[in-house]
Amino acid sequence: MIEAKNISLTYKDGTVALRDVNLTIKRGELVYITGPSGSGKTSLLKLFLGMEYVTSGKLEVSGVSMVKGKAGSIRNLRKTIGPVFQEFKLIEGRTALENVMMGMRFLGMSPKRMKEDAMEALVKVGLEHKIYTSVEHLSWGQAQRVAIARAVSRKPALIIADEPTGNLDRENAVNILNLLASFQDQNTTVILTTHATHLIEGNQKATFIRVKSGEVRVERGEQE
Ligand SMILES: Nc1ncnc2c1ncn2[C@@H]1O[C@H](COP(=O)(O)OP(=O)(O)OP(=O)(O)O)[C@@H](O)[C@H]1O
Repeated sequence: MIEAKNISLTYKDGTVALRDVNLTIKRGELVYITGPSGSGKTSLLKLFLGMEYVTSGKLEVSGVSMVKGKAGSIRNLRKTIGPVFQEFKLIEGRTALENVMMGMRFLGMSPKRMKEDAMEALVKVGLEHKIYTSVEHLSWGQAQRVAIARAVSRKPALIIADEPTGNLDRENAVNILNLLASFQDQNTTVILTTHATHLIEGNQKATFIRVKSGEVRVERGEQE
């Protein structure tokens, strides 16, 4: 699903965020990206999403070469990815349901089908009682769940979440991590960054990508 060969990313101001990274992520893997602040975790996710492009090396996501000239293919690829960003990007003044439905606007579905799928996703994340609540009235953890519902309602092949446990207490962080892991199956790959390493270490079913000063080490569990 993701294949990186000797990829590096240097930002315009000369900051080297990633250097000579090699990795392969298969369909259906659960991947935790860990590492100190500023080590390059978000930069790696941005490359996977086509929000930044490699300075050198080759990166393919679902068979699409992630280079600037492929804007059309990358736009189509993004329809198969469910992203969960740190700042949620929820629209205030709109309900949880409306926010989730907005994430499906470009998929060409009928409004009825969109509503059904959005409801189903909100139930899955445990927010059936907040479907018609405006998002600014939700707690941080609930807003995070809306963002996850928005990502999974599109039935993506790849879920990418950047620090989904940030600002959550231990109990909520565990719940969110379990929720995201529950979407992993043979057809859905789940990749997330987290500082909450104490909550995930030892998970034999997961793959760990350890990032340190832009360099990457991959550790695989028992699966194969
Ligand atoms: N747009 C940018 N322009 C220049 N430098 C950047 C840019 N975005 C990130 N960086 C730098 O690249 C390096 C890696 O940043 P990145 O956000 O990937 O780290 P991170 O591991 O996700 O950190 P955190 O855990 O704090 O979110 C850092 O030195 C950061 O300051």
